[in-house]
Amino acid sequence: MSQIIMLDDVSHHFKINNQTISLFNKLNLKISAHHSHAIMGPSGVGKSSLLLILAGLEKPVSGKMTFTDRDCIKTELALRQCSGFVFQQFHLLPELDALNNIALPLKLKGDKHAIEKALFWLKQVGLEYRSKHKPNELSGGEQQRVAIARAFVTQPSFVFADEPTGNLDTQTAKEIADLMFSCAKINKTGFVVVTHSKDVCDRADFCYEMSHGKINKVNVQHNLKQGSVV
Ligand SMILES: Nc1ncnc2c1ncn2[C@@H]1O[C@H](COP(=O)(O)OP(=O)(O)OP(=O)(O)O)[C@@H](O)[C@H]1O
Repeated sequence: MSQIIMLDDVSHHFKINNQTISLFNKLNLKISAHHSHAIMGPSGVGKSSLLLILAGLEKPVSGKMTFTDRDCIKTELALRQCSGFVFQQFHLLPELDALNNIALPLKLKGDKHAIEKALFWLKQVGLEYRSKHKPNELSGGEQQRVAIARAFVTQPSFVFADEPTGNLDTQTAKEIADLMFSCAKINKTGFVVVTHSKDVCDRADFCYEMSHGKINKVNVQHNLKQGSVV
């Protein structure tokens, strides 16, 4: 497999004043590009913190995260440069219209075809007729569509999503989940989603449940036969 994120004996906690908040202990996990992975678990168990570690945005207190590309170890920066992100609160720039929000990561990389590519992705998420609209002129579901287009426009190896359907009604959540999983599948993007939704979990190739500082693979009927927990 070409690109892999590995967690080896990763433990994490936060110290606030004199109190230690323990999240997980000696956790092992393998995330491969080209597959979708859902992480579930009760509130406060450390799902978002785990996502940040997997994405190379936060260092674990102990253990290690390794990103390899065709068996070569790469830096966390290299991982971040080939990753896209989707958040519960969308995090679009309010002063930019939909098209320019999508084009932004490409413009920051100096891509001369940023607008052209953003337009393609605006169409992919079904919003070509809203290109000039700013985030406050879009519904929550439409804003999330723009955020998904922004995450995929750079053709990333991985997209990390933190509760992407958490702020949406049931029908819109279903449509957004459909869109994310189909974008990931069509573009062969590794997709890692933290969710409270069983529906989202059921669509992933691999689903994991976090509890009491551990992570376990959940068997979902359609899931691939080989597990990723190592
Ligand atoms: N930067 C931080 N500093 C201190 N404590 C933190 C920090 N980030 C997270 N925590 C604490 O770690 C615990 C786990 O947080 P995290 O957001 O990872 O959980 P979660 O499982 O994603 O929760 P939820 O499902 O409610 O979003 C929480 O108690 C939180 O307050």
